[in-house]
Amino acid sequence: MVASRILVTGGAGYIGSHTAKLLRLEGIEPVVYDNLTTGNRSAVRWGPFVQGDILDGRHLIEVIEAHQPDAVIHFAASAYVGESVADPAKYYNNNVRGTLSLLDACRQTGVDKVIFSSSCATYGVPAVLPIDEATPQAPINPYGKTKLVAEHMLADYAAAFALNYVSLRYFNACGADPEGDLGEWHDPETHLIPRALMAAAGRIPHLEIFGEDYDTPDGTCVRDYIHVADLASAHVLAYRHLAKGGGNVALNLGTGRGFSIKEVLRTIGEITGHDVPVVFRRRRAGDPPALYADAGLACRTLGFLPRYSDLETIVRTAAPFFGLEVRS
Ligand SMILES: O=c1ccn([C@@H]2O[C@H](COP(=O)(O)OP(=O)(O)O[C@H]3OC[C@@H](O)[C@H](O)[C@H]3O)[C@@H](O)[C@H]2O)c(=O)[nH]1
Repeated sequence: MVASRILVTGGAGYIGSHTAKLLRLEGIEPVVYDNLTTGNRSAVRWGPFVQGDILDGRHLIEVIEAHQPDAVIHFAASAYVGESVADPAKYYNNNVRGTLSLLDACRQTGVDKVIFSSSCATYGVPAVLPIDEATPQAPINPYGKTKLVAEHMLADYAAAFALNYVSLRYFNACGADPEGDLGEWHDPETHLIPRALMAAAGRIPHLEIFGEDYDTPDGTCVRDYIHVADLASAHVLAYRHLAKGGGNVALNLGTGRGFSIKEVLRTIGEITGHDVPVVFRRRRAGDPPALYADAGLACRTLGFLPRYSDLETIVRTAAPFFGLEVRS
């Protein structure tokens, strides 16, 4: 008997599937709703699966009425920055129209708690570091803009209707399930750590490093890497916050520490025993030099403290999915 049930849109994806696993461990049934365009059916193992699109409002309402979830965790989205520049319509459609369709389905069925996957991409290139939640949100690409519009929609729906929400602004999600049940897979894979591990494993000839001339300590970009298992636990905490009547809030999910690309590659070398072959390329369009969070508000509001987000644990958990052994 499960205490409660949550609809998890995008629950067949990378962060969604890790969260679904943790929900089940916490006694909450995850009902995964995913159209499988980027999600993976084999990652849905901790509760019922319904194949569907968030743009299909009628289907969403049927699924909510059938399963009676207490809340929705909304991961389903398109999430490639570069693609969003080339094909903005896809991003406004899936991320803005899709979220609107979901919020209307919640409103019509009386689901009054929503936890939303937002992004540090909503901040653009911040004037000041670390980034706290009061930092102006000025996204520089359509992906970040669509996430920001969705945050505004949530706030406006919460003001007008009986709806409560937590928006979670992820920094750089990475790592894999510490028990080895789930890994990181994207097709195409564009993210730094998986591509570096692919290069270390010989699956691609080398990692391209986009820019060595940034105004950072070693010239490469600095990011705040947050383990997917920590992100999963923040979603459970956000649900508990709403379930006990906590207020509407947007929270950064990061560690508060930034690491350069070269620091990440050094850790991969140390943990796997394989150097990452690299070639240096020009800067990638739209990459801010450094992004890292002030993570204090999530700690104070939810009691969120990352447990797995040191670089060594990130690499230890991620490497086996690329066929790499890790040193003990
Ligand atoms: O092959 C690669 C990939 C990435 N990188 C660099 O590594 C850093 C991290 O890049 P990633 O692509 O992993 O992640 P980003 O920092 O671009 O995150 C962004 O994309 C994914 C979204 O979900 C995030 O919200 C957004 O901030 C960047 O400086 C990037 O230029 C490389 O040098 N080579």
